[in-house]
Amino acid sequence: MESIAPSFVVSPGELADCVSALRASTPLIQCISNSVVTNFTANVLLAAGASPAMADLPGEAGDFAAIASGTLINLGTPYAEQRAGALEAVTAANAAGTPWVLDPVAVGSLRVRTELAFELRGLNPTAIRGNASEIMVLAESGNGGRGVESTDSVESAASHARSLALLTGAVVAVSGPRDLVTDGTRTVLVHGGSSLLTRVTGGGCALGAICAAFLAVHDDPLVATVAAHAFYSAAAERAELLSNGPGTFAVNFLDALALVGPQELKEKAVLS
Ligand SMILES: Nc1ncnc2c1ncn2[C@@H]1O[C@H](COP(=O)(O)OP(=O)(O)O)[C@@H](O)[C@H]1O
Ligand SMILES: Cc1ncsc1CCOP(=O)(O)O
Ligand SMILES: [Mg+2]
Repeated sequence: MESIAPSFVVSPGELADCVSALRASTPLIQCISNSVVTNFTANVLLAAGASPAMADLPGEAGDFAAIASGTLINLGTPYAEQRAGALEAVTAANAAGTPWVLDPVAVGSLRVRTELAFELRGLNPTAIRGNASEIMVLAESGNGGRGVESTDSVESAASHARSLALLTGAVVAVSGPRDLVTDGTRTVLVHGGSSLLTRVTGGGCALGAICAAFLAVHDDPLVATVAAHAFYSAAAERAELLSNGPGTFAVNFLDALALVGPQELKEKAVLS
């Protein structure tokens, strides 16, 4: 197992500024996401202070990407119409300068999404977010996880995440017990969070939407993506303290996303 060498620190003030900017501007976030997690994802964005819209139909997905503050492309259940909508949205997002996030859910042995994920990899995503197994597949260094779950560690994905970032120009984020965020040159680790996020479906998918929301309010995609992870992690910690299990955690997590403010992020986020 490789040890991760963080090479950059985002200042607590920058993290706090990202949260303030999010709350001040209520970014409009287009989600082209899977049928399992759309409702949870919309609730997570609303609780955090963003405005979600699940606009994935060809014929309108591109128009929406042009006016959105940020777009999420999540490949969890990529039926044919949604695949066309995703490509339309990405083309329009790139033309309009809308930041977009690729979450290549369960990429690897599932052929349809894997082919699409590699096509999207080459279309200038602003950020790529996934678990370690997903990131390793996109970096052409792994066979994939077990369904939507990772079978690889964040540590083993670290060097591949940096290579993927350099190859694509995207910020690459790997989630797990600690999260790694890299642009290929600067690498940041975000500690904390809650393992209960893995016991509620959409814990990773909604994080992709939060990344899109933070990318909409900060010019440096690395700082924005780190802020998204630190914010999400702080909310998860707050929620875990109040919860008896996955059910109460899901409810408490929404409350916590609304309650975590700039000052809390400054004090609680542990980065190295
Ligand atoms: N053992 C853990 N302890 C704390 N947080 C965790 C743990 N495992 C995952 N997380 C958090 O859960 C969220 C989803 O991560 P993950 O389960 O890796 O994504 P995915 O659902 O895409 O596989 C992230 O915010 C991550 O930091
Ligand atoms: C269970 C499932 N099946 C297809 S997409 C999906 C949701 C995956 O959510 P997450 O990646 O956030 O765990
Ligand atoms: Mg996932």
